[in-house]
Amino acid sequence: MTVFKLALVQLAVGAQKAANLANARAKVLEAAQAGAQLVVLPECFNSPYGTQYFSDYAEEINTENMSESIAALSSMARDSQVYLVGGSIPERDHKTQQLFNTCTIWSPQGTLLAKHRKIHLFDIDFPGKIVFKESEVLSAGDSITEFTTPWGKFGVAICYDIRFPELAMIAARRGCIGMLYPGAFNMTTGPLHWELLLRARAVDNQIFAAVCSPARDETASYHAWGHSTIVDPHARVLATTDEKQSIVYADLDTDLLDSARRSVPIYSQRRFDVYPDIAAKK
Ligand SMILES: NC(=O)CC(=O)C(=O)O
Repeated sequence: MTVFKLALVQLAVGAQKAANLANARAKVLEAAQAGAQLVVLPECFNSPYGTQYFSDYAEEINTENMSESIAALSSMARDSQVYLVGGSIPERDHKTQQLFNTCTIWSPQGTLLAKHRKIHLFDIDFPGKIVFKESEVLSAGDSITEFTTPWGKFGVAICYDIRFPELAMIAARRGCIGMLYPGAFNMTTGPLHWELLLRARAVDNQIFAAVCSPARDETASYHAWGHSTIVDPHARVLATTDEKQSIVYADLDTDLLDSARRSVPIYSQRRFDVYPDIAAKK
């Protein structure tokens, strides 16, 4: 049996970048103190979420010459000795000047393990409720991201990416034991889809899945749903929360992957003679 502790830091994010970074550091250290070995921060954790903010808060991701948020992430991973999925920040590509919504993933030594640029931009028009167009300012990433821990491989994707089941399916069939999603759903799509999508990604692939939101700020232009949640390979909710700042913890037992797959053996029952295996290497 291998059990490890996952923590989701549902962070209160405001307009002051330095305060957001200090708060994130304090909460990651608190999670580590409580025994967490893998910690996730939310989407857009250094900046308020909104297209009007991305350019001002954007940073280059350069490990040779670290900017404010990148240095903060590296040192919080190192000082707390955890694997850290660093939520996301608005990233400015120094060559093209394009902006991306990007998650960086850090080892307990503070080294950069991987980087995920949000692949599916959040462009929606929900009549009478919410219009949001990330593509007005952001460019989309074009690669699938995974990283390795002592407990197994994890896939990483950001928020709207969760609506595209292919990413989790590919990650799971390539051996990932879980999907981690920094996210920031809102007061319209949160109640409708947040938990449903997370549990769907888990049960379709018999993996762990977790989504980490910022806390809700009623004074902000975008009201995050909150409700950061961790589910197991049977899609049971292991831990969740409300809309306030908090840390969500769960002990993940990797034996559950095999037992779920033995009980409901979809891994050996797939019919790739009838439909294609989208995870097959070309
Ligand atoms: N913020 C997002 O990227 C996605 C979201 O809020 C939704 O899919 O709903």
